[in-house]
Amino acid sequence: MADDTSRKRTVRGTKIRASREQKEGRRAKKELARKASSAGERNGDSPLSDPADVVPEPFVETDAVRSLRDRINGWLEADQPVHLIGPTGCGKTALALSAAAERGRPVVWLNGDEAVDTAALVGSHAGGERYEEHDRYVSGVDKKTQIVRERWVDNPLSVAVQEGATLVYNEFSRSDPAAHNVLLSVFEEGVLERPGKRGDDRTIDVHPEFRAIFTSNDVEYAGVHEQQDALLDRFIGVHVNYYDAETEREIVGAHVDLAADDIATIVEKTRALRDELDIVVGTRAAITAAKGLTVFDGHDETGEFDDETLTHVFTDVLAPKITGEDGDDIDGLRSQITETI
Ligand SMILES: Nc1ncnc2c1ncn2[C@@H]1O[C@H](COP(=O)(O)OP(=O)(O)OP(=O)(O)O)[C@@H](O)[C@H]1O
Repeated sequence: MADDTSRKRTVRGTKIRASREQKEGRRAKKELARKASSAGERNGDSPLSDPADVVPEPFVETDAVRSLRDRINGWLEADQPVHLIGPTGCGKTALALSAAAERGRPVVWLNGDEAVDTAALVGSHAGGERYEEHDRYVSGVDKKTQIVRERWVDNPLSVAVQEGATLVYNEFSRSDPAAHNVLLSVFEEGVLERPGKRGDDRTIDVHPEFRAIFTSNDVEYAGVHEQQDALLDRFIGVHVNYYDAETEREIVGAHVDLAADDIATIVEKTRALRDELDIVVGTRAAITAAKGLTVFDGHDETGEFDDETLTHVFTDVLAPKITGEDGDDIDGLRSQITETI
């Protein structure tokens, strides 16, 4: 038995080194996971991810996509927070994640909504840990001291500034502007205050590699909450719109398994509907319609999609955006789609 063990050790010498490296890798990953899980999770916010894990799948890179991403990464390199503003479903989130991954730093994801307050950004106390200390230095005397240690749980922003991560704050304009007061000193003075935290580390220095990308829907940006001017003043605003037709064809083609001609038709119809309808017709709508058309098929004798199937599919895809209680609005939508197609 003993011989076996020693022989194994000798033989596996180089492997042990390799496995040590692996262990270090695992330790680093564990540390990431520990930090991620110690940060309070809301709404599926994932506090710390490996940059390679956040690249959207599939992700198409055309000249248009690359040029926008280079612009974002250029501003991040110049140490400026970037705010991506654009219509629903144009590709802001995918672009922000791709830009964040490109930096090669850990990525912290945060979803904006009404429930986001200061604590959701910087952390809060999560109860206390109680334990007893026994002091037996004097013989025959057992002195018990009860100690209550407060447990502080960091949240996405405080994790990101400490780790030098790239914060991707999606739908930032949905959150209450008051929650964003803590961001001012982050960008202005390079410090994050954790209100509620006691002790010397209530204020933490922002890691020099910390960067932030915000996304907002252009309609909501104007309408939901007016974010404070002092903060917006420190952002770079990159207004994005729908991609060019070629890029949209590539994007749709990356998501569904359809012939190039079919994809070209779907993108052409999507773009026509975008121009004609009052509702937002994003790239996501084109992808969803294409997914439907792979199932419903509906090719006519010339091998093209027949107009009836296209109309049905686009009506179903766009119907959720119709809010009218009677059937008029949906009928109106259907007839507008029929005309356009
Ligand atoms: N470069 C790309 N490659 C592949 N797919 C993409 C690309 N850009 C966008 N998409 C796809 O297009 C759809 C819309 O993109 P995304 O969710 O990023 O838009 P958004 O502007 O953030 O939308 P919303 O305002 O609704 O959050 C998604 O299905 C996404 O996967």
